Amino acid sequence: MNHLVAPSLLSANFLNLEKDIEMLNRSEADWIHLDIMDGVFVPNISFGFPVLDLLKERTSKSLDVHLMIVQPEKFVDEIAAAGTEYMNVHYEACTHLHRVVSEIKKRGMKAGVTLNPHTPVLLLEDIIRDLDMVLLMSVNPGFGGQKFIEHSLEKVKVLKELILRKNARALIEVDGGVNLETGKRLVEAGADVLVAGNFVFSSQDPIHTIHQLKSL
Ligand SMILES: O=C(CO)[C@H](O)[C@H](O)COP(=O)(O)O
Repeated sequence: MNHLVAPSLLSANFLNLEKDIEMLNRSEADWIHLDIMDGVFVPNISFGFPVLDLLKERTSKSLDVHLMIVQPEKFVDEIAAAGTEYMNVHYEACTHLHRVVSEIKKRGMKAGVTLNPHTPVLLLEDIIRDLDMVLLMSVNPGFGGQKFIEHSLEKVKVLKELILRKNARALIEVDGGVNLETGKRLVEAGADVLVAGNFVFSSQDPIHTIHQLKSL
Protein backbone atom coordinates (compact mmCIF):
# COMPACT_ATOMS: atom_id res chain seq x y z
CA MET A 1 0.00 0.00 0.00
CA ASN A 2 1.09 3.60 -0.60
CA HIS A 3 1.91 5.40 2.61
CA LEU A 4 -0.53 7.88 4.15
CA VAL A 5 0.15 11.39 5.44
CA ALA A 6 -1.47 12.77 8.59
CA PRO A 7 -0.62 16.43 9.31
CA SER A 8 -0.64 17.18 13.04
CA LEU A 9 -2.93 20.05 13.99
CA LEU A 10 -0.70 20.82 16.98
CA SER A 11 1.43 23.08 14.75
CA ALA A 12 -1.53 24.87 13.12
CA ASN A 13 -2.39 28.51 13.76
CA PHE A 14 -4.91 28.29 16.64
CA LEU A 15 -6.00 31.88 16.01
CA ASN A 16 -7.16 30.88 12.57
CA LEU A 17 -7.79 27.18 12.76
CA GLU A 18 -10.54 27.31 10.17
CA LYS A 19 -8.11 28.52 7.51
CA ASP A 20 -5.69 25.69 8.28
CA ILE A 21 -8.48 23.10 8.24
CA GLU A 22 -9.64 24.39 4.86
CA MET A 23 -6.05 24.12 3.63
CA LEU A 24 -5.92 20.50 4.83
CA ASN A 25 -9.23 19.79 3.10
CA ARG A 26 -7.79 21.01 -0.20
CA SER A 27 -4.54 19.07 0.31
CA GLU A 28 -3.61 15.44 -0.30
CA ALA A 29 -3.57 14.78 3.46
CA ASP A 30 -5.19 11.42 4.16
CA TRP A 31 -5.99 12.00 7.82
CA ILE A 32 -5.84 14.83 10.36
CA HIS A 33 -3.77 13.93 13.42
CA LEU A 34 -4.97 15.39 16.73
CA ASP A 35 -2.73 15.53 19.78
CA ILE A 36 -4.66 15.74 23.04
CA MET A 37 -2.44 16.42 26.08
CA ASP A 38 -3.31 16.63 29.77
CA GLY A 39 -0.27 18.22 31.42
CA VAL A 40 0.16 15.03 33.49
CA PHE A 41 1.16 12.26 31.10
CA VAL A 42 3.16 14.85 29.13
CA PRO A 43 4.48 18.24 30.30
CA ASN A 44 2.13 20.23 28.07
CA ILE A 45 -1.59 20.91 27.54
CA SER A 46 -2.94 21.23 24.01
CA PHE A 47 -6.66 21.19 23.18
CA GLY A 48 -9.64 19.05 24.00
CA PHE A 49 -13.14 17.98 23.00
CA PRO A 50 -14.51 21.37 21.87
CA VAL A 51 -11.91 21.48 19.12
CA LEU A 52 -12.40 17.83 18.26
CA ASP A 53 -16.19 18.24 18.03
CA LEU A 54 -15.97 21.30 15.78
CA LEU A 55 -13.44 19.67 13.51
CA LYS A 56 -15.74 16.91 12.37
CA GLU A 57 -18.19 19.54 11.11
CA ARG A 58 -15.48 21.12 8.96
CA THR A 59 -13.71 18.16 7.40
CA SER A 60 -14.42 14.83 5.80
CA LYS A 61 -10.85 13.64 6.42
CA SER A 62 -10.46 10.79 8.89
CA LEU A 63 -9.60 11.91 12.40
CA ASP A 64 -6.60 10.24 14.00
CA VAL A 65 -6.61 11.06 17.72
CA HIS A 66 -3.44 10.62 19.79
CA LEU A 67 -4.25 10.79 23.48
CA MET A 68 -1.27 11.84 25.59
CA ILE A 69 -3.26 11.56 28.79
CA VAL A 70 -3.49 9.33 31.84
CA GLN A 71 -6.55 7.06 32.09
CA PRO A 72 -7.58 7.42 28.43
CA GLU A 73 -10.29 4.78 29.00
CA LYS A 74 -12.36 7.48 30.75
CA PHE A 75 -12.91 9.31 27.46
CA VAL A 76 -13.70 6.56 24.96
CA ASP A 77 -17.33 7.75 24.56
CA GLU A 78 -16.38 11.39 23.96
CA ILE A 79 -13.72 10.45 21.44
CA ALA A 80 -16.17 8.17 19.60
CA ALA A 81 -18.90 10.85 19.62
CA ALA A 82 -16.52 13.23 17.84
CA GLY A 83 -16.49 10.90 14.82
CA THR A 84 -12.94 9.65 15.40
CA GLU A 85 -11.70 6.86 13.15
CA TYR A 86 -8.46 6.00 14.95
CA MET A 87 -8.13 6.34 18.74
CA ASN A 88 -4.54 5.95 19.93
CA VAL A 89 -3.73 5.38 23.59
CA HIS A 90 -0.28 5.16 25.12
CA TYR A 91 1.01 1.76 26.18
CA GLU A 92 2.63 3.55 29.14
CA ALA A 93 -0.73 5.03 30.26
CA CYS A 94 -2.79 1.82 30.29
CA THR A 95 -2.58 -0.79 33.05
CA HIS A 96 -5.29 -2.88 31.34
CA LEU A 97 -4.41 -2.26 27.72
CA HIS A 98 -6.40 -5.18 26.32
CA ARG A 99 -9.55 -3.89 28.00
CA VAL A 100 -9.03 -0.36 26.67
CA VAL A 101 -8.47 -1.66 23.14
CA SER A 102 -11.68 -3.71 23.38
CA GLU A 103 -13.65 -0.67 24.59
CA ILE A 104 -12.36 1.41 21.66
CA LYS A 105 -13.36 -1.25 19.13
CA LYS A 106 -16.75 -1.81 20.78
CA ARG A 107 -17.60 1.79 19.83
CA GLY A 108 -16.77 1.21 16.19
CA MET A 109 -13.40 2.99 16.22
CA LYS A 110 -10.07 1.56 15.15
CA ALA A 111 -7.63 0.98 17.99
CA GLY A 112 -4.08 2.24 18.02
CA VAL A 113 -1.41 1.84 20.68
CA THR A 114 1.34 4.42 20.96
CA LEU A 115 4.86 3.71 22.19
CA ASN A 116 7.20 6.29 23.69
CA PRO A 117 10.74 6.28 22.29
CA HIS A 118 12.08 4.16 25.18
CA THR A 119 9.34 1.49 25.07
CA PRO A 120 10.36 -1.72 23.27
CA VAL A 121 8.21 -2.78 20.32
CA LEU A 122 8.24 -6.43 21.38
CA LEU A 123 6.10 -5.59 24.43
CA LEU A 124 3.21 -5.61 21.94
CA GLU A 125 3.78 -9.26 21.02
CA ASP A 126 0.65 -10.53 22.81
CA ILE A 127 -1.70 -7.77 21.64
CA ILE A 128 -0.52 -6.93 18.13
CA ARG A 129 -3.21 -9.02 16.44
CA ASP A 130 -5.91 -6.96 18.19
CA LEU A 131 -4.56 -3.64 16.95
CA ASP A 132 -5.40 -1.58 13.88
CA MET A 133 -2.38 0.65 14.33
CA VAL A 134 0.83 1.12 16.29
CA LEU A 135 1.99 4.70 16.63
CA LEU A 136 5.74 4.94 17.22
CA MET A 137 6.82 8.22 18.78
CA SER A 138 10.06 9.36 17.18
CA VAL A 139 10.36 12.23 19.66
CA ASN A 140 9.44 12.39 23.33
CA PRO A 141 5.76 13.34 23.28
CA GLY A 142 4.52 16.74 24.38
CA PHE A 143 5.85 19.22 21.86
CA GLY A 144 6.03 19.77 18.13
CA GLY A 145 9.19 20.77 16.29
CA GLN A 146 11.63 18.38 17.99
CA LYS A 147 14.51 16.48 16.43
CA PHE A 148 13.85 12.99 15.06
CA ILE A 149 15.30 10.16 17.21
CA GLU A 150 17.33 7.95 14.85
CA HIS A 151 16.64 4.72 16.74
CA SER A 152 13.00 5.01 15.59
CA LEU A 153 14.02 3.56 12.21
CA GLU A 154 15.17 0.36 13.87
CA LYS A 155 11.88 0.21 15.79
CA VAL A 156 9.90 0.46 12.54
CA LYS A 157 11.82 -2.54 11.17
CA VAL A 158 11.33 -4.62 14.34
CA LEU A 159 7.61 -3.75 14.36
CA LYS A 160 7.23 -4.68 10.70
CA GLU A 161 8.82 -8.07 11.42
CA LEU A 162 6.51 -8.60 14.40
CA ILE A 163 3.42 -7.75 12.33
CA LEU A 164 4.44 -10.15 9.56
CA ARG A 165 5.42 -12.93 12.00
CA LYS A 166 2.10 -12.68 13.86
CA ASN A 167 0.09 -12.29 10.66
CA ALA A 168 -1.32 -9.06 12.10
CA ARG A 169 -2.82 -6.15 10.16
CA ALA A 170 -1.74 -3.13 12.25
CA LEU A 171 -0.56 -0.06 10.36
CA ILE A 172 2.74 1.49 11.42
CA GLU A 173 2.44 5.22 12.07
CA VAL A 174 5.41 7.40 13.03
CA ASP A 175 5.19 10.80 14.72
CA GLY A 176 7.87 13.37 15.51
CA GLY A 177 10.54 15.15 13.51
CA VAL A 178 9.17 13.92 10.19
CA ASN A 179 10.42 15.81 7.13
CA LEU A 180 11.30 14.78 3.57
CA GLU A 181 14.58 13.18 4.63
CA THR A 182 13.39 11.27 7.72
CA GLY A 183 10.06 10.54 6.03
CA LYS A 184 11.75 8.84 3.07
CA ARG A 185 13.84 6.63 5.36
CA LEU A 186 10.77 5.78 7.46
CA VAL A 187 8.77 4.72 4.42
CA GLU A 188 11.70 2.61 3.21
CA ALA A 189 11.87 0.98 6.66
CA GLY A 190 8.17 0.06 6.50
CA ALA A 191 6.14 2.99 7.89
CA ASP A 192 2.56 3.18 6.58
CA VAL A 193 1.55 6.57 7.99
CA LEU A 194 3.69 9.68 8.43
CA VAL A 195 2.57 12.33 10.93
CA ALA A 196 4.08 15.76 10.34
CA GLY A 197 3.35 18.94 12.27
CA ASN A 198 6.04 21.59 12.20
CA PHE A 199 7.38 20.57 8.80
CA VAL A 200 3.97 21.10 7.20
CA PHE A 201 2.67 24.15 9.02
CA SER A 202 5.90 26.15 9.11
CA SER A 203 6.49 25.71 5.39
CA GLN A 204 5.79 28.47 2.85
CA ASP A 205 3.36 26.25 0.96
CA PRO A 206 1.84 23.56 3.21
CA ILE A 207 -0.24 22.06 0.38
CA HIS A 208 2.90 21.51 -1.65
CA THR A 209 4.75 20.17 1.41
CA ILE A 210 1.98 17.62 1.98
CA HIS A 211 2.22 16.68 -1.71
CA GLN A 212 5.98 16.18 -1.30
CA LEU A 213 5.45 13.94 1.75
CA LYS A 214 2.87 11.93 -0.20
CA SER A 215 5.26 11.56 -3.13
CA LEU A 216 8.15 10.02 -1.13
O1 LIG B 1 2.65 14.04 19.09
C1 LIG B 1 3.21 15.08 18.90
C2 LIG B 1 3.88 15.79 20.00
O2 LIG B 1 3.80 15.03 21.14
C3 LIG B 1 3.21 15.70 17.55
O3 LIG B 1 2.24 15.11 16.71
C4 LIG B 1 4.55 15.50 16.91
O4 LIG B 1 5.57 15.93 17.71
C5 LIG B 1 4.58 16.14 15.53
O5 LIG B 1 5.27 17.24 15.59
P1 LIG B 1 6.48 17.56 14.62
O6 LIG B 1 6.16 16.98 13.27
O7 LIG B 1 6.46 19.04 14.65
O8 LIG B 1 7.72 16.93 15.22
